[in-house]
Amino acid sequence: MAFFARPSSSAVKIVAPSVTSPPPSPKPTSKRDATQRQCRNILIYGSCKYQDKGCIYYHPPRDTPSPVLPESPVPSAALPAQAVNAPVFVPKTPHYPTSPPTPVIVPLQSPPSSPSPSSAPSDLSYEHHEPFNPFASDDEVVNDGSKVPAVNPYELPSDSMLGYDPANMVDSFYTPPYYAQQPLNYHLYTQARPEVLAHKYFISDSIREELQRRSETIRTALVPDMMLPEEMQGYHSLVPLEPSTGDRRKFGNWYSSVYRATNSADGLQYVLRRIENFRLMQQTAFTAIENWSRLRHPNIVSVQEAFTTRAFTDSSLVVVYDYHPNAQTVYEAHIKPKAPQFQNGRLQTQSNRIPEQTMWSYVIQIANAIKAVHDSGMAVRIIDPTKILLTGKNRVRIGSCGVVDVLMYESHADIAFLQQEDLAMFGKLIISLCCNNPAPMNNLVKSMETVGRHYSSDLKSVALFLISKPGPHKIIGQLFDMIGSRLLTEMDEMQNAVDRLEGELLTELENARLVRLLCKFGFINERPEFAREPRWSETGDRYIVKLFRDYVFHQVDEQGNPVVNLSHVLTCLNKLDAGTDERIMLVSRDEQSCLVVSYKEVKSCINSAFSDLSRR
Ligand SMILES: Nc1ncnc2c1ncn2[C@@H]1O[C@H](COP(=O)(O)OP(=O)(O)OP(=O)(O)O)[C@@H](O)[C@H]1O
Repeated sequence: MAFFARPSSSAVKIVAPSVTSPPPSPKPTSKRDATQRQCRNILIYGSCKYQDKGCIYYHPPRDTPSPVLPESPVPSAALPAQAVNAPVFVPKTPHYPTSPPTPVIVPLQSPPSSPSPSSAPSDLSYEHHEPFNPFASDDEVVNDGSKVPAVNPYELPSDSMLGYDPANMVDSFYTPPYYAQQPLNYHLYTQARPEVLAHKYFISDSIREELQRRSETIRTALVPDMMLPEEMQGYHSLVPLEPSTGDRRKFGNWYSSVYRATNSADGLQYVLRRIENFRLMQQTAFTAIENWSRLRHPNIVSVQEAFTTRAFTDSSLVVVYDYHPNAQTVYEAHIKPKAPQFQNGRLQTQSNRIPEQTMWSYVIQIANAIKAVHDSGMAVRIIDPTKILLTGKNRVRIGSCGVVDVLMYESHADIAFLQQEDLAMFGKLIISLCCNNPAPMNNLVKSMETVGRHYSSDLKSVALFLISKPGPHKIIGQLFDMIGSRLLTEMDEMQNAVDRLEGELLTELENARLVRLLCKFGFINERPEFAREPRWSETGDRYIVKLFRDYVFHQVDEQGNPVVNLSHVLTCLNKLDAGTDERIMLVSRDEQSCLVVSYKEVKSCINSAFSDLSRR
């Protein structure tokens, strides 16, 4: 007994009749069996020439519609090779008990020409077969006519419900109403798009390019002969992120360098900021790093850890941060003079002016970060254009946090004082960005004039507030009162950005699933080691898979030109993955035979062929 047998196939092989072919002589079979089965000619041609000449199969009366067929053949363990040559086509029990099954009609008198998406196969399958109904197709009608709910592919078995027992949750006096839940067939949501919109199946080129550039940066090769340590404290493959030649600015009293490195434990990339020739006097200086490593904020480059090392041959302090590939400092992006470019035939200097809306976005993001730091009882201590990173479009993050806390540990500065300094540094940063000038305080009057000329009075007021004298009411929270409704504009922008990204993500939603399916195809079709094993490639499951592959990918139009239609491919693959009951006609390459099979059957053929492969 095949307890776990798959339902038997309704695949019917239709072979072009030859003129000399003998009348269909049924295989010897018992009289009882033959009279119960409907004659295949009735199903295929609508009539049987031999009905009154001794054909032993059942022929329904001519003027009545095709009767409901007897039970399907005994289920077999998998759609077997014989199923392709099944003697009798028995359609599946209908899903709509009120309507009789529609026979498959294939006009073999004029054998189908090369299959094309718009010609015979698809037309037939759409016109003559039940349309797929996601709410009805998976229900099986049992003998007594009652419907058995279909198995929901998304339903978890009860033992995977993590201890949740719905029976115990229901009051014993209350019987909840029973609503038949129809499983949503998510696989079929993707609608075929017109060919001109085929590119909409994938994320937009600009985002793909941006992400690919980041991915490429992560994989950039190491620079040989840099005399960098091979490994330290679990980090290896160091790559400098800034040129080691030319002018070097000091970080306070120290020179610093920045490297990208890979962590051996998680394989991810991090940024190591090294402070050269630093001697740690007290281990407690690292307490601040611990506090910073607990702070996670979208506008702060996360601090991971810090250590001292002699791997660079000196005594260095290293603070480890999250790595944001292709990040730029706002100095590099907006203040550093850009090389002149040819415009309208003339060499012209490029304007670095930041649009007002972008300025507000920066102000809000940085203010937000500062507030998070101040609220957790710390101070940023370095807010400078060379330490604010631009990690995406208009996305800023304060970097290098925690370093000053370690370097200046001995000074024991008052935290309220440091927070006031943060606000002043923030004010200078805003003026600096508005004027594209790294040192705007050298001539404050002129700088404020420039700000007033190019930006709104609100922005100027914010900058003036921040650089004003410290006082008890000068706190970062007050800035948000001044910003007012611009916060809402920023919120709108952020939500729009999320919507845009979700939209982009949606275009790729089906792809991983379809790639898995295509991989199965690749594993099964044209295996060279089984090329001489006809049982593998030319019969049964594999043959159906092969014909289906031709149906999906190798169709030709009336002129015999290849049909390259992505929508057709994706629609077919989606239906295949969902295993719909919709039937299609597969035609052999020599056009001598064709098979009518449902996607459900093709799906089980693929699964069985694939599991056969994996078992070998
Ligand atoms: N967390 C990070 N992720 C990715 N890149 C970073 C990160 N931190 C710094 N960088 C990059 O490393 C480079 C050097 O950083 P650094 O802070 O030294 O800037 P800088 O402009 O060289 O400043 P300074 O002149 O003070 O050295 C910059 O191009 C910056 O974009």
